[in-house]
Amino acid sequence: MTATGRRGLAIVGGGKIGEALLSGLVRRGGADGLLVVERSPQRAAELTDRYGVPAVGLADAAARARVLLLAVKPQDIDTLLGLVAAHVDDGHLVVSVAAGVPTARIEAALPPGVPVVRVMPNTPALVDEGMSVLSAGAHAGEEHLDEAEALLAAVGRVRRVPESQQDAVTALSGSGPAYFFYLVEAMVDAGILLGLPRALAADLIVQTALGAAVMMRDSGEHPVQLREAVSSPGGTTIAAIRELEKHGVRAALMAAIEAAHARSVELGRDAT
Ligand SMILES: NC(=O)C1=CN([C@@H]2O[C@H](COP(=O)(O)OP(=O)(O)OC[C@H]3O[C@@H](n4cnc5c(N)ncnc54)[C@H](OP(=O)(O)O)[C@@H]3O)[C@@H](O)[C@H]2O)C=CC1
Ligand SMILES: O=C(O)[C@@H]1CCC=N1
Repeated sequence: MTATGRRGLAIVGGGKIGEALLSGLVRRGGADGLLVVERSPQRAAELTDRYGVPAVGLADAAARARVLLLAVKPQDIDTLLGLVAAHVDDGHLVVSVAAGVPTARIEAALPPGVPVVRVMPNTPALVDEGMSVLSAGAHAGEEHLDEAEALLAAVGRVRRVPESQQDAVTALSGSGPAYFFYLVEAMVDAGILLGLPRALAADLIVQTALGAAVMMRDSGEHPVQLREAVSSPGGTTIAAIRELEKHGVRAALMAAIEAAHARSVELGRDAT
């Protein structure tokens, strides 16, 4: 098929994030113009059954789709690029969500001039509350960023940053949902420790997390102001905050996010 005959998007790698993005795109516009490429036939069939999106081979996907969204693990990206290279040209747009992998590494593996956009999405895309952050490669212009942004806006908010900030973005919003899940898990355990039934503790904490998140997004107030409003003088909240400070939770979060950043940089270097 000629470049002008291509339309839509093929997601290459239908794992956790590939499915999150696929599900949002189908919710927004249906399955028309979408394709999926998965190396596991069983997983491919599962995605086709669930979303009505045809599973095809890589060559077929590149012939039919204008945008190829690569959603394989960073450890698999070089092998995949080796396969993709034979099928893409500068009429395609290649979007990569692989953590750490620089656009220069992708461009070097593809024919000259192929536009590449690097994106760091996150799994809340599954519920249309994703945060996706885009950076252009050397051959990608505003029109390519606009095209990638239009796709990702289907599943949440989108921001653009210089590529030099992508490893930090990965450590914050890419991995970020896991930190919140971990905190909720620990808080539910605390409810169990205090004798509450697990289901009740989970209900209380999940709704509290949601309410706190909406306040942070919509109130226009700084998290410190919001926390101060909960902390009554001589009360329960400040007793808890003192323990969090004593146990170094703030420093632990900083160290954790620094470790995620370091791992993103490391994944970007080569197949590690
Ligand atoms: N999970 C997340 O929250 C986020 C992930 N990312 C990035 O997204 C990428 C995917 O992560 P994630 O979804 O968690 O990983 P998964 O392992 O769940 O998904 C990757 C999928 O790609 C398949 N795959 C590997 N090679 C090929 C190939 N050559 N052709 C077709 N399919 C292939 C894998 O198959 P198999 O199972 O056989 O290996 C797997 O199903 C990573 O680069 C990650 O950094 C970015 C943001 C958030
Ligand atoms: O854990 C990971 O490596 C991927 C990238 C960001 C979220 N998940």
